[in-house]
Amino acid sequence: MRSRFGAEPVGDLSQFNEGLYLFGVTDDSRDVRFGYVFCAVRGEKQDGTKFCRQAAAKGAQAIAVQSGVPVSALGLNDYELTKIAILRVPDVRAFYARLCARFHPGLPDTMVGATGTNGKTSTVSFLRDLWDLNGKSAVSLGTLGIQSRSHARTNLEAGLTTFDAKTLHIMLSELKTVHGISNVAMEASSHALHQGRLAGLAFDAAIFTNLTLDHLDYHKDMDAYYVAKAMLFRERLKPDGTAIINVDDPRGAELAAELKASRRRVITYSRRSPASDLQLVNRKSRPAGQDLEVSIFGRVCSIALPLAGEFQADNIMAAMGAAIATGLTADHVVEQAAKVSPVPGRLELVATTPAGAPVYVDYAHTPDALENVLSSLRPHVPHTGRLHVVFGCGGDRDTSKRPKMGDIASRLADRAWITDDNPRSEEPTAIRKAIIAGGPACVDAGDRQSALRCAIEEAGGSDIVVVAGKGHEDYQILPVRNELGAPILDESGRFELEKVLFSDQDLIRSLCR
Ligand SMILES: CC(=O)N[C@H]1[C@@H](OP(=O)(O)OP(=O)(O)OC[C@H]2O[C@@H](n3ccc(=O)[nH]c3=O)[C@H](O)[C@@H]2O)O[C@H](CO)[C@@H](O)[C@@H]1O[C@H](C)C(=O)N[C@@H](C)C(=O)N[C@H](CCC(=O)O)C(=O)O
Ligand SMILES: Nc1ncnc2c1ncn2[C@@H]1O[C@H](COP(=O)(O)OP(=O)(O)OP(=O)(O)O)[C@@H](O)[C@H]1O
Ligand SMILES: N[C@H](CCC[C@H](N)C(=O)O)C(=O)O
Ligand SMILES: [Mg+2]
Repeated sequence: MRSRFGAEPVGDLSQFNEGLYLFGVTDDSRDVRFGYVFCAVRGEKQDGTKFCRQAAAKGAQAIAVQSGVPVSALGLNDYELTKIAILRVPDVRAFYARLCARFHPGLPDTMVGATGTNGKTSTVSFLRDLWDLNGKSAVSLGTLGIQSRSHARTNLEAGLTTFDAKTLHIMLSELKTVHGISNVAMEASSHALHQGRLAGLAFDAAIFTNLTLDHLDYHKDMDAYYVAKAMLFRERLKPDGTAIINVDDPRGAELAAELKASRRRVITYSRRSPASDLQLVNRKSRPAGQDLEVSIFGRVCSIALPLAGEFQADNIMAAMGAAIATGLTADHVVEQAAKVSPVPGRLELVATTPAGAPVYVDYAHTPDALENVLSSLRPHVPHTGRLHVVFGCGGDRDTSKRPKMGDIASRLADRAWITDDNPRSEEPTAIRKAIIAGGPACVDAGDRQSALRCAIEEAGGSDIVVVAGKGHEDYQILPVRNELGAPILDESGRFELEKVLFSDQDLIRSLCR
């Protein structure tokens, strides 16, 4: 027997105007309640269509499936098929996100998305501050959770850089209606774009920071990774929205050219190109930050940026471009750029060793970021001193970056201490070996406690220590073990993982006492 709705392909949300009363949406059968739409998503680990029976039992009124999935695959009996609407949609993840937007309405007035391999968190944080300092009620959303300027350290860390569609729309709706937030700057990860988590949103401005090696475990090659990032501009930017693009990056230049050719609004930024709208014309480091001269639409402005790291000059240009695109004047933006807050765990000075070496914590977890952070610190190391780096690579993530990061650390640091960084379900020693395979000068320093101790004890008074890759994270992601110490498997046969409290920053401070 065929479902009452099953034979008809469903275009979009119009189905719901025809007397079908629905009360909520979820993509997790365990969360279904009476009157819900269950969106059956085929994921990396599970196939949501297998859970339709459970969704039906819990009171689903409609089930959305990818078109092409036969009704027989849903495992519903004849009775269920007569009672439940089967909605067949071309892209069930995107459909889900749009439904989330519909069930949780009320978006902040100004929405900006930032994508790129590195710099998203820093850029959205700066943009939030520029808005806030100009009187807007603003938050940033991303790797650090939800943050306002006044509560930079206390807000929730959500676990994903870009929240799942339902969490996102509930938050945006509450931010607008309960908390009166008008401006949101959010990170748009390539995973989220590819998985349609953002399909319920249209951005007023979108930022492209860069595209370098990462996440090939998921995207497979750089072209596919780029296509995922480009979706923010091709599909999620309002027709009259503005793209803010780093044209020093070859993919950024390509994207800017494509958008300009289709008569979209584009603001470019660059360290090198005088043709760009914002150009860094001069930069001088000082102990507490850096002095920048930035040409903004042809007018050179001075900015005393209170933060270290050349890459933060790129990120502040991106944020200034987006602030201007969303209504602030160049003068206001320049004035407030000197007041942006430090970003937790991004080239953050945490302590000084008893011998006198500063210890920085940074979130560089890609080859390009590691290269940037080591090159940024090198000029600050006296010629008698050494640059130490402590880092590892995440387990169950892109393996191709491991030897590359080993090579960079070997070449650009004087001492590279290799340790564990969220091994997840992988063997920590194997990850460390893979890093060292690319950088023979790297030293296997064992677990984080040992590695931090080695670096801090060995660093002399003229040295600098940087602990890269974990930034603000105060945990390690490890397998859950049973009482015999054996890893526990989840229902799809993979290691169940948990976050275990481990704060580099606390350990560094205690070792530096
Ligand atoms: C690989 C990946 O990105 N996976 C994400 C994806 O999960 P998935 O769709 O593959 O889920 P799945 O576990 O296979 O389940 C499939 C479907 O069955 C459903 N299900 C499952 C069990 C059940 O009993 N009933 C049921 O209905 C699930 O709810 C789901 O809808 O969608 C989920 C909801 O949005 C995410 O939580 C999940 O993120 C995982 C945990 C993850 O680690 N993602 C990382 C890689 C990620 O997204 N990282 C980026 C940052 C990247 C950057 O650095 O730029 C991020 O945005 O955080
Ligand atoms: N514009 C940039 N170019 C290159 N490297 C950068 C840039 N901005 C930051 N970095 C490096 O990348 C690290 C992470 O920065 P940030 O957290 O802002 O990036 P992200 O894109 O949000 O990362 P994630 O993908 O984990 O969310 C920094 O600690 C720094 O080492
Ligand atoms: N958002 C990044 C964070 C990586 C941080 C690093 N500590 C790790 O766990 O690999 C990712 O999902 O790749
Ligand atoms: Mg981030």
